[in-house]
Amino acid sequence: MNTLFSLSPSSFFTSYKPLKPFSSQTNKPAFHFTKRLSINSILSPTTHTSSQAVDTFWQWVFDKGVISNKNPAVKPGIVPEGLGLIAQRNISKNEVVLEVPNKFWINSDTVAASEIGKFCGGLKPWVSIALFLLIEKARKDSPWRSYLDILPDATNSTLYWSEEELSELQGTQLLSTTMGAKDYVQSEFLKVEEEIILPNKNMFPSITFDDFLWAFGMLRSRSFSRLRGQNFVLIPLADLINHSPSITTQDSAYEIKGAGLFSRDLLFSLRTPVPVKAGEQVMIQYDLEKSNAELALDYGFVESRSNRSRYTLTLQISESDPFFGDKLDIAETNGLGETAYFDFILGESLPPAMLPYLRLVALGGTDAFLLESIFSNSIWGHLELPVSRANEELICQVIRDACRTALSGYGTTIEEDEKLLEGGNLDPRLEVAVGIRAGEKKVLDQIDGIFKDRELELDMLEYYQERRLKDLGLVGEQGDIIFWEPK
Ligand SMILES: C[S@@+](CC[C@H](N)C(=O)[O-])C[C@H]1O[C@@H](n2cnc3c(N)ncnc32)[C@H](O)[C@@H]1O
Repeated sequence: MNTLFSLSPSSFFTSYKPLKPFSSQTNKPAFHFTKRLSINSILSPTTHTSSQAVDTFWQWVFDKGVISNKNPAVKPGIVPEGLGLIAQRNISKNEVVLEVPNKFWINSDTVAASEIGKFCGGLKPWVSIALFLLIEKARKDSPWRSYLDILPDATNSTLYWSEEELSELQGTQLLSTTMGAKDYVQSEFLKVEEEIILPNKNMFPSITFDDFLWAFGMLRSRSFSRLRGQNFVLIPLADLINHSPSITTQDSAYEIKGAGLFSRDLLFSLRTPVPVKAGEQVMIQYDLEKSNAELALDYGFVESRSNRSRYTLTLQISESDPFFGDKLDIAETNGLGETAYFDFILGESLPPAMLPYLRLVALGGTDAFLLESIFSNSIWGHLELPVSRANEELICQVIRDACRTALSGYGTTIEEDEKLLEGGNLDPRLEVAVGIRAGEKKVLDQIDGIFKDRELELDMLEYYQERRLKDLGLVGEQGDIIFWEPK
């Protein structure tokens, strides 16, 4: 029966291929490129955090007119998060701290207007921007030089972790998601290499998978949540804004607006969501909706807030189920499918559609009459309540088994992780790994606890047949069944 259900990692990027288990991976891509030095290793001495590189960038911002304000509210500076934006005076809540016109944005239009534009027409926006970044990085005289020189060689995103660092994520969904993301980047790289880079060697420098992965990681960490997909854009200077976990306002700190009544230009406008004193860092909330796994993959940090800890349960109607077709129809009529993903959030109750879906998947034996067409309009309502003891017991057993199996895949216990976190002073990547694995295990424990409690209540629950008899007036006050003799 276990085959009806599966607990598996889900992908945050819907376009990823099915995720591969970590055991089949090595830290080297599964293909071999030449031994050419990567663009990063040739061109990026780690000067990006030197104050000299920051000064040069700031001078470029002024010389090019990236910001028009002669007394800007913020200035780039070196901070614990790498580079950041430092208030030059006291700034009040919701005050605009900088505005960047679209001629300084890097997006698909920038690529289209560049010398590689004619090769990049059909590419996904992020792929074309990644190529653009790498090409400009290879050009000594790039007009974007000052900006490219302040980009870090890596962040703490799990995309950049070594195999040893990744081993700290043993058993986690984040590990599978990270490997899935790398697979995805690898397949996009192989495609673009074959179709664009190699046939146009004179236009493109030698680009390795590591270069491409670097660019992907930069784009994910530096793009604003609402400006992804087709609108993918990098906004120099604004992309120096760091995230503060203590800012929890839902209001967006940025907007795109017209540059003026008679102008077709656009401005990216960034506000501070909280008052900031001169000399302090202006920060924003990147995205309240992201899980810790998403924060770790995109940016390389996690938060301690419990609702960032999530676990995704994947449930499936098995194709070998004798009632597969009927069950699939019912699932689809109710907005679900053959496979359904349910995100559990630490400290919160079960996702609403999960129990009906589980009961549907487990439906069989003497309960199968509910799948008959006569019930088609009311079946979901019936599934929202316990169907039968056997059905309810089965879903408890299967979920609890799945939780225990998942829990046994981690290399550490919650207590061991918490001790490490309490000890403090962890390497930032280890801190991410420990936070993620502790969070996932707590969610699994919570799910297991919910179904354990349910198991204890099985004899007290009211099931379909009982409800039906009650509806027909055939059950007395004390739950006794009323019989009567026809006169
Ligand atoms: C949009 S960039 C911000 C600029 C970046 N600090 C830099 O040096 O270029 C996002 C990256 O900044 C870092 N970052 C931002 N907020 C952070 C935080 N609260 N804790 C740790 N790192 C943070 C992470 O490396 C993240 O991937």
